[in-house]
Amino acid sequence: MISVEEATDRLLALVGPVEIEDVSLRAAAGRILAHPVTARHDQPPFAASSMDGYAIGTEAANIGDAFRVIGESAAGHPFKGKITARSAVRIFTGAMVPPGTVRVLIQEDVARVGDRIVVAAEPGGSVNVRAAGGDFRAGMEFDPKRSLGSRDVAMLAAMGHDMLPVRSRPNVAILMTGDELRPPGEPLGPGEITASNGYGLAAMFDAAGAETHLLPIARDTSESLRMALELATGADLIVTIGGASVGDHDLIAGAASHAGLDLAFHKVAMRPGKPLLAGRLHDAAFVGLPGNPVSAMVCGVIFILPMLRAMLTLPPQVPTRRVPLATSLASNGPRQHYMRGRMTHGLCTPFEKQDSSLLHILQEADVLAIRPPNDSPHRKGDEIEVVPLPR
Ligand SMILES: Nc1nc2c(c(=O)[nH]1)N[C@H]1C(S)=C(S)[C@@H](COP(=O)(O)OP(=O)(O)OC[C@H]3O[C@@H](n4cnc5c(N)ncnc54)[C@H](O)[C@@H]3O)O[C@H]1N2
Ligand code: MOO
Repeated sequence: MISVEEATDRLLALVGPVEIEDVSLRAAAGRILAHPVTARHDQPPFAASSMDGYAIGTEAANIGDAFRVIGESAAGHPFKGKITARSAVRIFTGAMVPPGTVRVLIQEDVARVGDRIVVAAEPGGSVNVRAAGGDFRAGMEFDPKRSLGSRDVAMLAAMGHDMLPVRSRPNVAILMTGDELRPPGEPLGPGEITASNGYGLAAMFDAAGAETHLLPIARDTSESLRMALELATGADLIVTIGGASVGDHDLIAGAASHAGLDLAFHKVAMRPGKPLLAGRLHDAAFVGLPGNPVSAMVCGVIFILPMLRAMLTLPPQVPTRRVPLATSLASNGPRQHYMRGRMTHGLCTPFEKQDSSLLHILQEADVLAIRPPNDSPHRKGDEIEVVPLPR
């Protein structure tokens, strides 16, 4: 059996960057820029007043000084003339300051009588003018190298972009397999269970930037699996769930191989997730996940999310951090164990129950505590590496 590190390397070797497409700014949140974009103009494009008041053409303004008001500059309606030393222009926040402006007096500091203003209070030190390009300059490069968030979108809008080159969403096909599986909401006959993993994984992959399709549940027959794999044609990544182990009805490895799978590996020294298999199936990467609900979801976090990040040209590494343990732990066996745990006040408590069928434990967990193969026992307070679980 290969190690988690070796499996990760082989999985990442199965994928490459997805195509580039143009999307509208409104559809850009959550997407990844395919290349840097540049600001189309200075921001602000002109020197602008930051306050409502009067633009004047001199730095010196002492109590009692008078200025003649020669016009008005409002946002979107610039004053057409020029300011001289003893004149003033009524101005509003965001309006272009007229040529010759040295500062803006806020209206609270002046008294207006007819077409004259008189400085009535000591103006503060601020000139109340925002320089052209004071936020950013035309030509400035923007490349956040992460999925675009609301602040990035605001920035791109201000930079003058209505369409953006982004990485396509990796097209993922998920195939749940098993005669016992019924879709959620359907009544259960004898021996049947509700299919769950595919839904959780689809939500996980879509949140990571994929476009995931859930194929109809396949039965445990070679014919059903063959037909189902055909339905996955066109996907960048095919993920099957279940039937990956060694039982008489675990047919995925055989069916995928029959369909043309170029196998990269089968079985990883990890817990949960041991029966994982992967390879290339025609034009797609192929990953066969174990059926146990926790195994499938943990493998999604540890293996598929990095593959999706690589396809989106993001750094693929699984994020980890070191935290102290709130409890002691017995030694670990030969497989790398991803223990479901919970963080409280900065300390990690792995759950008592770690069976890979227990979805309610996974749902309550917020980290996976990593126990390397044959890890020695730990005392309370020892530091351990954890993977934060995505919501
Ligand atoms: N003799 C051995 N038996 C098993 C081994 C082994 O090494 N030797 N490995 C065990 C491990 S570890 C795992 S993990 C499981 C995984 O096996 P499969 O990938 O073949 O999964 P299934 O047998 O199809 O299903 C396991 C379990 O999960 C349920 N399941 C399947 N799909 C779904 C779904 N979409 N949603 C919810 N639950 C699902 C299924 O009903 C089973 O209960 O094999 C061990 N056995
Ligand atoms: O590897 Mo299995 O996923 O422990 O239950």
